[in-house]
Amino acid sequence: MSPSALRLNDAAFGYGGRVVVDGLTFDVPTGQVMAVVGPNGSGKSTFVKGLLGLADQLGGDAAVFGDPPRTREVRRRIGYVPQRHTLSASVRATVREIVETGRLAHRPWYRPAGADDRAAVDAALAQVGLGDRVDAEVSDLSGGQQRRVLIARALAGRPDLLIMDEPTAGVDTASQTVLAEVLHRLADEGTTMLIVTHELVALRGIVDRIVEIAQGGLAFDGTPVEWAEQERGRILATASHDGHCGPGDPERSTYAIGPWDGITPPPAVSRRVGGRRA
Ligand SMILES: Nc1ncnc2c1ncn2[C@@H]1O[C@H](COP(=O)(O)OP(=O)(O)OP(=O)(O)O)[C@@H](O)[C@H]1O
Repeated sequence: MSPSALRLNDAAFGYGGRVVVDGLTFDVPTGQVMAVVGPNGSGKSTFVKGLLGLADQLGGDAAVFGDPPRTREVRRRIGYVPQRHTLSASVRATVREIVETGRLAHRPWYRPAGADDRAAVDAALAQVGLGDRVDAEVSDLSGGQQRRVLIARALAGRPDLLIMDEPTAGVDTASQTVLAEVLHRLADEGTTMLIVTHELVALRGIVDRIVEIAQGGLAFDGTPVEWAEQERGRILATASHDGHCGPGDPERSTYAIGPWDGITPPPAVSRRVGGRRA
């Protein structure tokens, strides 16, 4: 069995002593791709920021590769692509200069970038399909390309765990497709990923597992097939209430994973954790 990249036991995270999300208990094995979904403001970003030491751990246990968050070792092993982040038009920097900042945690501040740093940057840019834009000004790139630059910056640190907060949000459909291809490739290469998203459709075939955070707690933990089955149940419940929706109408799904065709639900109904529902 693969060792755990992430192990949480009744973990709580928040800010300034105020708990935003709690009761998080699950393991993420290395190589797994996990999507974190949930309504706006439910605490998804707070959870991932807690793993990075950017939000406070306010209870329970959390370990990233066996170490508590906030340690230098953990920061070195995680690559992070923050939410709604593109690069300002006023930033005068090349793609290489931005991606190279992903190497800063890997050498003393006084040492200039060396051959290993340059090789890591080149490899990261190749991974996101921007190998031919190394010397471009980032301000000349599209929003989707800038997002790929930020993923490359995270990859340049050769992370053992890649955390992305809504990587496909706010970019055009063509860029979403390219981003999905990039994430597909990373998944095929065995990269452990934790992806906060509202757009499961864009990640279809990439994620192995879906965790839902709602009302500040864990509401669902299961496979995409189990998720689809749960969504089918939600749709049917809605349909019987308002009478406007045909059974199985994916448009009524809060976080549609796509049309149900091709998804065979398992015999067992989906798991619900802790009895919480959005
Ligand atoms: N730096 C902060 N300091 C204090 N409270 C914060 C901070 N960041 C977020 N919050 C609060 O934590 C709660 C959860 O926010 P969070 O960003 O984790 O939700 P989310 O599920 O990621 O939402 P969205 O889907 O809109 O990104 C909100 O009430 C928010 O106001």
